[in-house]
Amino acid sequence: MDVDIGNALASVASPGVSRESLERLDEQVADAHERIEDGMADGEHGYEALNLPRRTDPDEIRRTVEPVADAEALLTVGIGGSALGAATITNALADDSETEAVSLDNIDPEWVSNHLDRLPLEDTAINVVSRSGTTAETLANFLTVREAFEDAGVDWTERTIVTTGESGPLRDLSDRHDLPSLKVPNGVPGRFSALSAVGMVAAAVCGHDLEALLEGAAAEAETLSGSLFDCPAYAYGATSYALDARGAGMNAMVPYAESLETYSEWFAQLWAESLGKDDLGQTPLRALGVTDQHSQLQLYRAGPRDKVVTFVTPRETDDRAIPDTEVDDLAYLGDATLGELLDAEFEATEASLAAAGRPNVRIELERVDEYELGGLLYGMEAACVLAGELYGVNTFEQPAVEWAKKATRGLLGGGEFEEADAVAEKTELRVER
Ligand SMILES: O=P(O)(O)OC[C@H]1O[C@H](O)[C@H](O)[C@@H](O)[C@@H]1O
Repeated sequence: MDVDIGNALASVASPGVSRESLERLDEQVADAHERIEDGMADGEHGYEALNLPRRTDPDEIRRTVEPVADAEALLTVGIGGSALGAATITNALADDSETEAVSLDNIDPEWVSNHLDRLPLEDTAINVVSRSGTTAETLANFLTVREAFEDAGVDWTERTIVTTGESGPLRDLSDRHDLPSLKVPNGVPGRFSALSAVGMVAAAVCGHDLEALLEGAAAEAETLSGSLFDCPAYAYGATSYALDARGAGMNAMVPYAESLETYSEWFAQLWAESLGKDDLGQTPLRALGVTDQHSQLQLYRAGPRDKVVTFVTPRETDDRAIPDTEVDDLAYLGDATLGELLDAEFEATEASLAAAGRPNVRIELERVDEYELGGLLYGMEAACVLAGELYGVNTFEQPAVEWAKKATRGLLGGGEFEEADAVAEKTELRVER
């Protein structure tokens, strides 16, 4: 990926960061990079994720999914970091696959039932993913899916691939039924695991090029260096951090490609869960170009000066001509293609924010394919790790989320958790009809 931070400079935007401030910040980037390199070399928790392009074995993943390769549908059962990487990859590349990929990451009963009633279960693969193997939503959905397969007379054990940690309830279940399984690599938190089996099993079932995903990521890894001016990922992480310190406490991720809509969800988890600690962190917002030009852009351009907008734009896309019309005022459209209109709208929106002095950053990809996607996922992970070093937070933990997980289990009688007591202590001020 290439990153253009010109519209985040103080000469353009407020809040903005001056070139001099970036040069001073670059000294901290150099220190942070040393820390990151050491962490990677030692395989430390979290930093190990940045080694995945060299560690993930595509052959092992392909071999494991062999029984369900090219299924008509794929049901990924997981949540958070155990679902969003797979969904980002399969949704971005959906046009190149015959397999319909569905991510069962919510437990809304109507929604779950609709999918199970609709999908051809006899030709559906189940990809169940949980690092801990204990996440209530994932296990509840898996049990539900299993039963639906049994009710339809389909042997779920023939159609299930498990990806989980070395031990835990899901590992036990997998062993008991002798299911094909893969391991979530040690030291890799869920939201940093898209380039391991966690995200790649889905890619493999859908027939995507695993090597290209990893090569794209490896090429991005090659750019990691001691200066933000030489490394797109660090340029992004450092600029976001600097803008946040100057008041841009929100970061709106706006891809100009429908296929990247889920990528914004993945980014939101990465940024929020990694950096939202110790009263620090930048709030990720999700939007989509051009759709949200006609809803959120008003706020981004004229609301509080508390945001940076991040555009993601592929340079090349498939295109489609806009047909001529008999109406003179619309003749200009007939001379263009949908792709040209999309590009023009992107450039106009970017310029409109800059003209209003609103900071924005452009991330360019060649196109949306495996190689570029691998680079984007890796690049944003590295950006996040760098930002975590600059904030001085523990990027790789998520105690606030764990708190609610424990409270839920306590409420359901899944163990003694004092967190559950807080539910009964809720303050009420009801206004009833
Ligand atoms: O992979 P699992 O252990 O099932 O966890 C799934 C998700 O659970 C929690 O919400 C964590 O905060 C996420 O970081 C994690 O990705």
